[in-house]
Formats: sequence, C-alpha cells, structure tokens
Amino acid sequence: MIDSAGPRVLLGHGTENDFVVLPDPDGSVWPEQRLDAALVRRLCDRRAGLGGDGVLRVVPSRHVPDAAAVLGEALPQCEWFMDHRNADGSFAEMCGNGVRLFLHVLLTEGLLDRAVAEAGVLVGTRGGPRRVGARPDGGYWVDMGPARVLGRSAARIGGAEFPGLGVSMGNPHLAALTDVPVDTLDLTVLPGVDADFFPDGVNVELVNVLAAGDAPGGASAHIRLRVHERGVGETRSCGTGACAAAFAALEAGGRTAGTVTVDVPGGRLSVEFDGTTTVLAGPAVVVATGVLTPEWLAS
Ligand SMILES: N[C@@H](CCC[C@H](N)C(=O)O)C(=O)O
Repeated sequence: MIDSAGPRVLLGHGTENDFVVLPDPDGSVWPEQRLDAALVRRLCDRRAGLGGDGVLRVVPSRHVPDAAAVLGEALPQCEWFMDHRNADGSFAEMCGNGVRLFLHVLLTEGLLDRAVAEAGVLVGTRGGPRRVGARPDGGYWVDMGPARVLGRSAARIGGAEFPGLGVSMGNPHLAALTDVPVDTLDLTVLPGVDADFFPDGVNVELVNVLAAGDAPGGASAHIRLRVHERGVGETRSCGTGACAAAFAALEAGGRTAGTVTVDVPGGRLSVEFDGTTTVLAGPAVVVATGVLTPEWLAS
C-alpha cells in the first residue's frame, strides 16, 4: 500500500488508547528491519511524528517471521497478525484496545467482510491466537483467554505502598485495588515495582471498586482505573489492564465469574468472565487516514 505520495497510515484509538496503524497487506511495506524501534519511536512522537501509545502493523500472519512460533497449530486459521509495538519500540504480547482497532481497520480498509467479522475471526498476536468480533451496534469484542494469576506483589507511588495481584493476560499486570481515589495519584512516573517478580517489566493498574456487584441477580461490578503501561507511560486506557483489574476486583470478592464495567480516563469497557475465559468489549475509532511523506521518512 504505497501510493505515489508514500505508505498509507491511519490514526485510531480504543477508549483513547491511541495507535498509529500501518496497513501492510502483502508484507512488503514494513518488513521488521524497516519498522525498527527507532522508527516506531518517531511515529509515536506526538510532536515530531504522528503520535500514539503504540504502532499496529496490519499484516498477514504468513509474512511475520515469528508467527509460527507464537501461533503453533493455529497459524493457518489466523489470516491476519496484529504486529504491535509499544511507543518505546518494544514488542508486547497482547493489546486489548489495539486488537479491536485492528479488526475495525480490516473492515474500513476493505480487507475483511463485515459478515465474517460479525461471526468472529482468529487474529494472530505475540500472545497467541485471539478471537475478535464486530457487534451490530458498531462495537467490538475479543476473547482474551483466561486471566492467569502470577501472585501477590505491590506498587510504590510517592512513598506509599499499594498491594496488588499479579495477573497475566498474555502480558504482565499488577492490579492494585485501593480506597485512595485513583484520580489523586501521580502515575506520570513509573510506580516502583519488584523487578525480580516481574522480570519482563509490568503494566500497573490502580483500581477503585465502585460497586462489588456481588448481590445475587444484581447489577454488574463497576471499577475505575488508571494505568501506567510498560513501554509507554500513563495512558488513557488499557484493554488487557481492564481485564486484569476486573479479575482482581472479582477475586477480592471470592469470585471467578461475573461482568465488570470498567471506567478508564478515556471511556468505558466491559469485561465478562465465565470461569474459563475473559471477553473484553468496547469501541474502536479511526480518526484519520493519509500517507507518510517521503520527506518525513527520509529525515
Ligand atoms: N494498551 C494495551 C496494552 C499494550 C501493551 C503493554 N504496554 C505491554 O507492554 O504489555 C491494551 O489495550 O491492552
């Protein structure tokens, strides 16, 4: 997808977790040696580049060198691969907001039929295959797989300790439930974490439980969170973080199943647990489409 002016690019977000999206439908535009960490950092630069919390390359799985290793037997079923990078250029295993935007872009770019998307498609990610679907109301859902408990740890913010639950959603999270209103906390700097417990780094969520939702037949649980993302900084939303935080909120009440409404600075997500898997639902928006100029690419 290089027209005479330059390679095609889109800007989009899911609950204001924003991404630079690079369509690469035949794998020729953005091979890994071209889309290196330095270029990812430049694209995500909000002043000298386009700006984003990360980059999503939309590419067929067969053109991704490590796809076979991460997808195994599911490789033939995953036509498309979400090649995600954090704003600092690092790779992440999974991105819950990104994968909804990824499906939305497949639709808006004419790379997938709406009927197929509504039935749900398997998308390859570095965390393994994930089934993603479009809802008739315009929103998207993704089966994120089970939340895996890593154990108990704590985050330190401004001299205060926030005990939390380590949860893997493919990528690592520390979800700390607290009575301190999350809007009063300084998350602009990375919270202190136990680097031995999280050797690959960690995304940190600070969570207020607004409603436990544990009355029989009652409403869903309701939480509010802020997040500091590995490889990015504070963001306005994190889909995997919403799942980890929702799981921690249910676990605190002794439950493994239920629905949780998750308010993030950038909007609202919904997370459903049935005891075996986790389904995240929310919006995805394309803000702009255009091309990267040869002038900027060469600079
Ligand atoms: N914002 C994403 C998560 C992106 C990856 C994360 N920063 C990591 O390094 O694990 C989401 O919506 O899940």
